[in-house]
Amino acid sequence: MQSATTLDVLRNKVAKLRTGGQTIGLVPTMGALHDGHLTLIRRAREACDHVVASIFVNPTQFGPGEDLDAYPRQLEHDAAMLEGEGCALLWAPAVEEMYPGGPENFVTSISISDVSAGFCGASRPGHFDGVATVVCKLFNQVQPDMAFFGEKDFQQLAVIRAMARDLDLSLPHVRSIIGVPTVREADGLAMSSRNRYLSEEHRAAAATLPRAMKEAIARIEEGQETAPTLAALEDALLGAGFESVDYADLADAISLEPLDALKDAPARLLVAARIGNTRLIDNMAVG
Ligand SMILES: Nc1ncnc2c1ncn2[C@@H]1O[C@H](COP(=O)(O)OP(=O)(O)OP(=O)(O)O)[C@@H](O)[C@H]1O
Ligand SMILES: CC(C)(CO)[C@@H](O)C(=O)[O-]
Ligand code: BAL
Repeated sequence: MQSATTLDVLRNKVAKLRTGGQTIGLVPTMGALHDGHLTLIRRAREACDHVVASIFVNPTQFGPGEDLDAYPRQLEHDAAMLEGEGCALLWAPAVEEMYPGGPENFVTSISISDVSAGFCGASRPGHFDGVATVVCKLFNQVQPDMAFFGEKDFQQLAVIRAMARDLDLSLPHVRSIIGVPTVREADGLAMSSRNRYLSEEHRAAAATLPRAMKEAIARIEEGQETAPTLAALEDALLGAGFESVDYADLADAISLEPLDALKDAPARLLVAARIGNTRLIDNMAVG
């Protein structure tokens, strides 16, 4: 596997991979890789001639007091995992390469309304501006034919699709942004780099999240009222040792408009909740 830490080297290596019209799939990550990430790499390999993975812990998507400094960094280990999956090129810029002069002196930011307003956008103000801006930069830097994102970060996927559509980003078509279903641990917990923050006790309790979500979905699908069902879901999480629930809501799966009941369109249950110092998110299809 090749690697690049500067934009000049990246562009040069990407141009060589493209020789003869070969296609490139981009998998953006923040590293601390797990099987969820590797599933994105495998999916990209199936769809494209070459895979470029990025590892960049993007400071601008972390709010004050969030875990930017604590976020796990294990570049060598990650590189070996990517190589094992047949990734062609690792793009791992330093903060200074991505934001020359420092992120605080950066004057351009992409802000997406509506789809980024609720859920994680409400509990992490500014988060999706940081995500959209860095993903737009990654798209411009790599100019991939397709890009792969996990449904685990369902709102992020919707935000990136809206940005690519509205700004005519260089990807051939909005359908070039591929959402990959959430990869889960044996007990149902969605894989996440942040799961490693969990103590043994909190890790065991965390499995309540997907279990309680499935129970709530079954009730909503049976026709029980949404509001009390979601209130019971919150109670189940708090009873299992979660400290707080940022949101537990039903939404239209495309627009992410909140729903108070199931309609004909596809719907999604989205939850974010805190256990110990860790904020976990999950989402599942409803109906
Ligand atoms: N369990 C998973 N299944 C499928 N895709 C995933 C999973 N976890 C992460 N991804 C996807 O991998 C990409 C990179 O995510 P990231 O590096 O932030 O990992 P993460 O595990 O989501 O970390 P965090 O704990 O910060 O949320 C994103 O598109 C994300 O949606
Ligand atoms: C898409 C992303 C790599 C942008 O920093 C990040 O938000 C993530 O890892 O999901
Ligand atoms: N996986 C989403 C990136 C973040 O939480 O900052």
